[in-house]
Amino acid sequence: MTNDKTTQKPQSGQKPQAGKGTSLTEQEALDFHSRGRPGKLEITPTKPMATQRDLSLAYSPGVAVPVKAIAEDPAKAYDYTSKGNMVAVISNGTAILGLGNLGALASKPVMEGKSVLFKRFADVDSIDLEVDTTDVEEFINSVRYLGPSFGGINLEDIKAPECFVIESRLRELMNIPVFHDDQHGTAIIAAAGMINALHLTGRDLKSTKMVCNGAGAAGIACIELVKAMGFASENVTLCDTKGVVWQGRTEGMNQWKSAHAVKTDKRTLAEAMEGADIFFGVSAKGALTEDMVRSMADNPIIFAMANPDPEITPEEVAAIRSDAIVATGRSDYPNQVNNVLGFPYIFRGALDVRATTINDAMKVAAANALAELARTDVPDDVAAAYQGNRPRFGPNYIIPVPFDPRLLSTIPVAVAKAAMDSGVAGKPIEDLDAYARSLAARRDPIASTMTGIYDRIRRHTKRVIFAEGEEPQIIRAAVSFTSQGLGKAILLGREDRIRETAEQAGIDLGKIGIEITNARLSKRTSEYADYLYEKLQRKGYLFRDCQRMINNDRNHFAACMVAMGDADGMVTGVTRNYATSIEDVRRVIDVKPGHRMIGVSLALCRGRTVFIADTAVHEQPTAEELADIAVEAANVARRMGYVPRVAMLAYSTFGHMSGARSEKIQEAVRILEKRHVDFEFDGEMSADVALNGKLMESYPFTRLTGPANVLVMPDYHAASIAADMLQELGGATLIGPLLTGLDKAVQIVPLSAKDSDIANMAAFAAYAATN
Ligand SMILES: NC(=O)C1=CN([C@@H]2O[C@H](COP(=O)(O)OP(=O)(O)OC[C@H]3O[C@@H](n4cnc5c(N)ncnc54)[C@H](OP(=O)(O)O)[C@@H]3O)[C@@H](O)[C@H]2O)C=CC1
Ligand SMILES: CC(=O)C(=O)O
Ligand SMILES: [Mg+2]
Repeated sequence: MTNDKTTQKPQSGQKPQAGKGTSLTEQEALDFHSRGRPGKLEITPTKPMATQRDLSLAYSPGVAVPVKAIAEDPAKAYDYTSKGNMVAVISNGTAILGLGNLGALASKPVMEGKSVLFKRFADVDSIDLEVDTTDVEEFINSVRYLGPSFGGINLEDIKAPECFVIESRLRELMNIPVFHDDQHGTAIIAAAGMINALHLTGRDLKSTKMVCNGAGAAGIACIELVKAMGFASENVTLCDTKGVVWQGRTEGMNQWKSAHAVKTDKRTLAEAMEGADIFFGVSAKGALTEDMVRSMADNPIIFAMANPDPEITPEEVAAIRSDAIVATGRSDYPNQVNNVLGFPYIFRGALDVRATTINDAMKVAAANALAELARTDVPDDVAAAYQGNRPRFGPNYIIPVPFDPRLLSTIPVAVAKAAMDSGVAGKPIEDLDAYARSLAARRDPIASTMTGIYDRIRRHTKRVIFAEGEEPQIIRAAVSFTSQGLGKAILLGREDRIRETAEQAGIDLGKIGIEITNARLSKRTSEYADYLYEKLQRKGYLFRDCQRMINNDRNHFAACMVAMGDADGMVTGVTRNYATSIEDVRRVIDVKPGHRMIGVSLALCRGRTVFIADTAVHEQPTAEELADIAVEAANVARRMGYVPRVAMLAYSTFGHMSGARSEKIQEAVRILEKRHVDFEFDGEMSADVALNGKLMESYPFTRLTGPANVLVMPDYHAASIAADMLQELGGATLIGPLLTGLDKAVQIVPLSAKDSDIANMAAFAAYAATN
């Protein structure tokens, strides 16, 4: 295979990951959806509903006032209701992913998922509506009157050719954006990837030959867009289940396919693929064969976008030729062409300028902005979210990844600008730079941070010992850890007990490849005893005591494995209280020189993440210890991609209402000043001032440049109470406490930890071991 035309080609050794990232069982997928409140969505009020007065304002009589205002001026609906930030995701389930027509009800998990992605990625509120009809007129009539409720309509998974009629009629009938995402979203993202792939392979789009397999919603929209971008019609061959869409064909045709029929003798996909430069697959699993890939031109561009399984996998392509640029719709391979890169941000921009439609100019602007983003150097703060693995423009990175936080501050701006320039913006934005900044402020890096952590430990496999291997939740966690590809799990315990428990839970440990160890099986027991004796002989322990600890105690054994390099990390905690587990571990593992061991909890609440310290170790820290805690917690925040802003919390603020306990916090602040630490900190201050930028304005002298994201609590009580209350009352997701400052990677879970919490903590242990 020659590479003459290649300006860059995939490096050997950069083979695509074998879809390890999201290997999950069907049961896991079902459990995920049924856990807690069934489904993925709930609705929460944005105003207090606590008092009679609240009710009077929210409902009758107060509500009559905005009613009259909107009746007089419809634009006021954007000021007084949720309309302006609300998108409906609407389907009849006739083309669910690549699964086909499984009906409106069965499409609900996808539509709920899409609503959640709107919220997660672009803070767009969204609700799914499944319309139970395959009749085009009935469908149109069900949707056309819903305009007042929404700022936009995302049509989804409606099969072709009905989707074309439905979308164009609804666009005429409604004065808000109506956007069939499988058509235009897919086309925009694929076009963005294609722009960059053409660039990398040095091709001119006017002479490039493309085959698009799939002549449905996505296929037709893709080729319309590439032709609009300059592809010659005769160079684009469309195929469907009947083969090539050729001029004169009658079987399985419709007017949308006819518009793209080509004059050719070729009849099959295999014939069309000979010498093709680009393959776009929006058809079904396995539709592209190895022979077809073999017959393509040098440096072929293969976008196998069928979901959930692509037309051909990147491994299959890599086995045949090394000069291909490959993209799929899946998140577990490089180059994910998935419309999640588009729809949240396209609607964000459209909603923010109150666009009446999403027109071609806005689509092209989105495609160009996406392509440009992938070519733009990843800045430091974004690289931090990838744990230092800075993606670089090239064959394995032609399109931004969905967790790139810059998407939110760039794509909506391009879309909003295009809407304004093309005259469809109901409320133009005067200062687009300020708009970009306000979008950036909406993003929280936690998801990209977690993705980065998972990516890193998948690439650098670490061995984690699960010290309490006989417990069912631990076995499930170890299985989940392994099957997610997060590392190698070792279960510590009696082999027969572990196997019995696993069998009862229906888990085949052999198949998953989990190692079992214990003092009887291990050949290293006496070395562990020697090691422990060396550490404890001057602390009142006899050699016998150390032997007994190694033979009988799982925490000591596991910690020795980590200390002596037989495991990289350890997780424990479900059978012993936190303090006891820490004592066990500390007998074996020291604190890292120059550090202090503390616990940091992450609270994820309403799109914000705060780090709370110390939630595990120091009951009544001194001022000096509080300063150390601030340093350790700031380090944790920084390692996770945040720029730390540390608030030293108290009940008082900058001496107001101060007492003896606040003075200790003031002293801690002075100690930090003397140490010239390299992060923002201030205090003492109350939690509301620390977290609320408006309240902080009353203290213009503060060194914090924005609301704090690291909260150093005055003591363990306060830290633990605050974290628990955030979880129970504030609906926060709590992660941790993460133990930090130890010389080896150990995590201790609470007694009540569930399998998923334990697997996450094992991932943090593995991650610490990679640093
Ligand atoms: N990665 C992404 O972001 C996206 C991916 N997709 C994927 O694209 C695919 C199509 O979706 P959509 O356009 O909405 O569905 P439609 O039902 O509208 O269209 C499907 C098209 O694929 C054709 N087709 C199906 N199986 C084959 C096959 N084995 N060989 C050739 N052609 C085939 C059909 O042919 P015929 O006309 O003869 O029936 C039809 O033209 C799905 O797998 C979907 O998951 C869609 C949107 C986004
Ligand atoms: C991603 C998507 O919308 C689809 O596969 O249908
Ligand atoms: Mg879809």
